[in-house]
Amino acid sequence: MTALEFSEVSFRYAGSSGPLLLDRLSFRVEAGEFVSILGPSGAGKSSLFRLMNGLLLPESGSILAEGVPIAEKRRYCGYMPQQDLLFPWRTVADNVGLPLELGEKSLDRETRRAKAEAVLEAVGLQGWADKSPLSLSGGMRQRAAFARTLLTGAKLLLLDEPFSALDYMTRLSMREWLLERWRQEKRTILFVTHDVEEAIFLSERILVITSRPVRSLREFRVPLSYPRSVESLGQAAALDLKRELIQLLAREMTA
Ligand SMILES: Nc1ncnc2c1ncn2[C@@H]1O[C@H](COP(=O)(O)OP(=O)(O)OP(=O)(O)O)[C@@H](O)[C@H]1O
Repeated sequence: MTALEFSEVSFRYAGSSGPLLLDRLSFRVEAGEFVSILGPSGAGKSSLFRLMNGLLLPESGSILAEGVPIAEKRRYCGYMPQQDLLFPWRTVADNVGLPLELGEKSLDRETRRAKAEAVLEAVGLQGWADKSPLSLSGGMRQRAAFARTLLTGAKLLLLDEPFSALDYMTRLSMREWLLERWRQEKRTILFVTHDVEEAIFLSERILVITSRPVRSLREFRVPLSYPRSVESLGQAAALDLKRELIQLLAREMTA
């Protein structure tokens, strides 16, 4: 099944007078896929996410989720930003359970608590439910933020550079952790990153924004099987892809 389909989508900021950012852009993502979006700064990655979660509307064209206009699919996308946005005055469990409080049918406190504890255990944060987010390390905070995104119930997870603020070693372990969660959750993941190696490590497919306005996305299949480890990145096919992607992005930056 196709999870997400952009068909001939055009979009511009600043009403009808600004330049087009997207010009009849079409692409699709299949259910359960892990796809990364790469592109230079300002290419339009975050704007694509804002169109998917309804914060922006296309000028023309359609965005479908499972064949239905995405605007009619409530809570289809779960967005996880770069900053974890955990509230320091709430416990970890109350942060994670927030989507259940804000959801259509607000659940009672005990049910919310039970669901928050279950998801915290799933992300390896059992025992941290009653702590303040301030007592968590950077990687643990991102795991809590991911747990909160899971509790939105969204089938399509939009992860916007979720590891970019973490130190290198934590980033490496979070990548493996995310792949394991993806394997278990079987949800579709769209992952925005500036980091070519991160995109190769995580994804089945990489979509690169190369033109302005964006008319198409260059597609690359990652020639690595799962499970992946740091050693996977040393394989010749991965190194070739890395070189090709870096050359492509470097050309874009100087274009
Ligand atoms: N609210 C806005 N009003 C007008 N222009 C905007 C607005 N938000 C973004 N833009 C412009 O749209 C273009 C794409 O921005 P976007 O944030 O989607 O890029 P990005 O690829 O996510 O960048 P980065 O990697 O730096 O986060 C940029 O030229 C940006 O200046």
